[in-house]
Amino acid sequence: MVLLLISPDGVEEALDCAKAAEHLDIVDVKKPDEGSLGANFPWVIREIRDAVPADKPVSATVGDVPYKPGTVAQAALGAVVSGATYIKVGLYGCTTPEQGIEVMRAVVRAVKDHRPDALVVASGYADAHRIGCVNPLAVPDIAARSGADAAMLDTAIKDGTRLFDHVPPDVCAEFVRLAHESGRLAALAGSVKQADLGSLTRIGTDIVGVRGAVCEGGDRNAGRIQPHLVAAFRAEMDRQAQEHAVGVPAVN
Ligand SMILES: O=C[C@H](O)COP(=O)(O)O
Repeated sequence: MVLLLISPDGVEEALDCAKAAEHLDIVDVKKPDEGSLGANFPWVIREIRDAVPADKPVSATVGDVPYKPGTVAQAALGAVVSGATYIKVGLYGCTTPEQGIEVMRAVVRAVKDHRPDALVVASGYADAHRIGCVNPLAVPDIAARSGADAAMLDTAIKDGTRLFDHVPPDVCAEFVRLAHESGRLAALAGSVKQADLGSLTRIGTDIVGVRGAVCEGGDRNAGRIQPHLVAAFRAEMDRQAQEHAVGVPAVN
């Protein structure tokens, strides 16, 4: 089963997510105006943890981080202390796999010393070529060698371009294969739309992350998350999963 991660931008939107809680799996706290994986305040993570049903894990982004392992480790600890149990780190400032591994090792230690059952997610960017950070296909190995639990891709620049514009489905499939080969989860995001769900299901990703697709007007900035759009997105995920299970391609 593919897990659905939804990213509200604050407490109010998290409450809208809570209304659609039966349709989603993970509530992901971020601050979109601070970047693609912008970090929100500790008190916001805490309030959101209190607002969503206890059986729904809360994830928090630590930011589009620089190559500063100490700084990032301390921020990651802040996220887990505040109640998040998925800690997502965007390796924005890491230009080599070695830098990514160093940052993620520090994060894994900081997080797991405090809460061993928390999951650490190493996130790269599908449009890495636009920002000069580490290659998307290096991320599964960074996750494996640092002891992180999952490898993720998102887009850094939210200008309407999407995951598959930068990393086509066959390369995403290789990303997932590499993550699974080392026993990690794979998560994919980046202006994903319902029409992408067939490919994402076939690729075998474990987690799909969305914001724009479940916001009013498909607008991740001006629109707000709508519970009925979360429900519709989930229905399409389920439909694709069913079709995939019986081997009949769903008509998009
Ligand atoms: O982690 C998921 C992201 O928030 C994706 O946001 P987006 O669908 O608007 O690109």
